[in-house]
Amino acid sequence: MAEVLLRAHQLTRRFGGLAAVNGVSVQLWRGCIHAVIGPNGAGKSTLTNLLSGEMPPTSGQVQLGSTDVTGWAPERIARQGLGRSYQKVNLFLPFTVHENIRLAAQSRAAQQPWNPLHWCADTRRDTIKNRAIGERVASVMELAGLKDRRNASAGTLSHGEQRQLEIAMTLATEPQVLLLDEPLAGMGVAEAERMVQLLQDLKPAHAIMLVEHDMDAVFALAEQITVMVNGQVIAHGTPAQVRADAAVQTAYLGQDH
Ligand SMILES: Nc1ncnc2c1ncn2[C@@H]1O[C@H](COP(=O)(O)OP(=O)(O)OP(=O)(O)O)[C@@H](O)[C@H]1O
Repeated sequence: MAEVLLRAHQLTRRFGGLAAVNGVSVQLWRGCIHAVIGPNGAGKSTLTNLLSGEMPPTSGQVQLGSTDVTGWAPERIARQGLGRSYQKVNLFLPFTVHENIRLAAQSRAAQQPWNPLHWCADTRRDTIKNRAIGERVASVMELAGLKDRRNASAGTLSHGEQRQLEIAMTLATEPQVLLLDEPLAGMGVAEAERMVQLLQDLKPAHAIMLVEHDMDAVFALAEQITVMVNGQVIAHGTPAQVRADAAVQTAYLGQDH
């Protein structure tokens, strides 16, 4: 049986009288892409924010591995192994691909005061640390398909490459759980195909939650789909189960899927 890396139990988030997320439970498994779909305003981004700690829930729990991280700050949750990308591209545009990924990797290294390297002499520690960071940056750059763009500044990349870079920066922090908010948004066909392949490559080692409007990609990639409408889960299951669900047909997918 695959390993559950993240469990959210009965999460609710209210904004005044509006329950943007209302009693939502999800489980993310290693080796599994779990898509969360729903119309605009369904609560998908709010759910992502609750899982990553950007926003505390009004009620409910989030458990990462065996640790209850409910109410933790986002940096602390990130250190515990959760990485996320955002709907809007979030890069240091004048810096190169390599520099952007390296900064992300260094931020991770700086957050490990318990690392035994801290007990080494300064120069030796820096050499070992720099080598480890360099190796991590190289492997992430390769995995994200950006090796050939190493020295290009982020501002000169295509939109698709910028999204690949964002995911590479997230990977540089060595997450086990990835929350990806519309990674395919605004992409052309070739770029979308590259991103779909990247997500397939990342799947075996990670638990991935994918918030995405591109239904072809969702139904091709996801093992599990949760459908939200007005803050609530109206259906959950495999792509085939969700496609056949009458409530989903009425509320969201229409006749095409
Ligand atoms: N900070 C906030 N303050 C007040 N209301 C909010 C806040 N954030 C979200 N909402 C409301 O919560 C509801 C859910 O919004 P959310 O952005 O989570 O939906 P979504 O499914 O991600 O939509 P989209 O697909 O358009 O990104 C919406 O009605 C939105 O207006």
